[in-house]
Amino acid sequence: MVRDYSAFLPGGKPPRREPTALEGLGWGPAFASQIDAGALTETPPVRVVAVHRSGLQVVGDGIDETIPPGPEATVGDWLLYDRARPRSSRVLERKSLIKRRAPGTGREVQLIAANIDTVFVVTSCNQDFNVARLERYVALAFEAGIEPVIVLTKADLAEDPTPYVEEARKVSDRVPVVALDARGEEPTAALADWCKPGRTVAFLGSSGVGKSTLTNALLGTQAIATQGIREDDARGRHTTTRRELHATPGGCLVLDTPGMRELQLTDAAAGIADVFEDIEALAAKCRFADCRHETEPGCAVQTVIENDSLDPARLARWRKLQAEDAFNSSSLAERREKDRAFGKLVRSAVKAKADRDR
Ligand SMILES: Nc1nc2c(ncn2[C@@H]2O[C@H](COP(=O)(O)OP(=O)(O)OP(=O)(O)O)[C@@H](O)[C@H]2O)c(=O)[nH]1
Ligand SMILES: [Zn+2]
Repeated sequence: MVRDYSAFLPGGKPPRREPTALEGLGWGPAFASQIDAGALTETPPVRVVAVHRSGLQVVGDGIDETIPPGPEATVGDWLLYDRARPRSSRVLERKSLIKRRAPGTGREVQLIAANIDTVFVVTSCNQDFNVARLERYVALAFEAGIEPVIVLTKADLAEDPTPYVEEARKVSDRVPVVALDARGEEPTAALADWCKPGRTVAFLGSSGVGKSTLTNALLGTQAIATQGIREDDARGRHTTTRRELHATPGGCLVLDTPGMRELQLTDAAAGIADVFEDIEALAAKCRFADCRHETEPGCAVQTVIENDSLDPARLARWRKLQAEDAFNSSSLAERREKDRAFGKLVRSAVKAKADRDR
């Protein structure tokens, strides 16, 4: 018998073994390094696979239970499960986290999903396509510490998807772009690079772009209800309300998120800087450190716009996202202060005008 020693040779294949139950759920060194062997048996690791009103559904090696709400955890989180006091289960440090300010004016932060490896930013090759929205979602992914991939659905309905792909490529050099038909077999092959065993992926995008269709395609089922065929309507109706993890036949975990149409950017300055690193690099070369890239002499950004190598619309979108982020990141008190300062400004302008008119 000829033995295969290749695994022991430099560059040889590592010995293959079946993933453990925990690895199948996405467990890996990033989490294992946070605990010692004693804790591992006393408080076994479990992953939050769904968030319900009644509590968190957690799954581990031989564990599948719902624990009452309590731990500051969200779907995708890893907990060290304390059977005696489930509410005290420790949340392990996350690889990535998507969060947002709770709707309203407070500073309260809502956790959306944790430990996602890849976010598929989804839009379709039709009226839904919007570069500003892609930039916003990509910034959000970068900020959360997640690798984004842009997925353009409904390529089958477009006469030629190429212009959409080219527009999407301009969002960032660091973000791959895939155009496909979300129905049927195509997504499993087209997204295979990111949907590996033990990896966790999620879809972000407006209602009706095909997130549920993509999820079903990866799962090989029709488990997720999709909207009826409404090709003439790019808006679509909101159909997804769950937030849970599903396993694909290939062992990848897919998070099904509610349509996040109103997703605002908060505390995402670094993510925005990552998306617009071309403009940020130029801005660093402006003569004045506080250059607003308008009419200042020695403005590197305006020079490039004049050479036609930067789209002024992209500069405008960068400004808009920065302003949105700054506003959303300020506290309620700061916002009141801004409003007050603005009110004062208006009042003094009105008074000055009245004085002049007198
Ligand atoms: N022809 C074609 N139809 C698609 C494609 N992707 C999605 N659709 C259709 O578009 C409609 C909306 O798709 P969904 O998967 O429900 O969209 P969604 O993003 O999950 O929508 P919400 O749940 O509201 O967030 C469905 O009728 C799908 O069959 C595609 O690539 N090609
Ligand atoms: Zn400038």
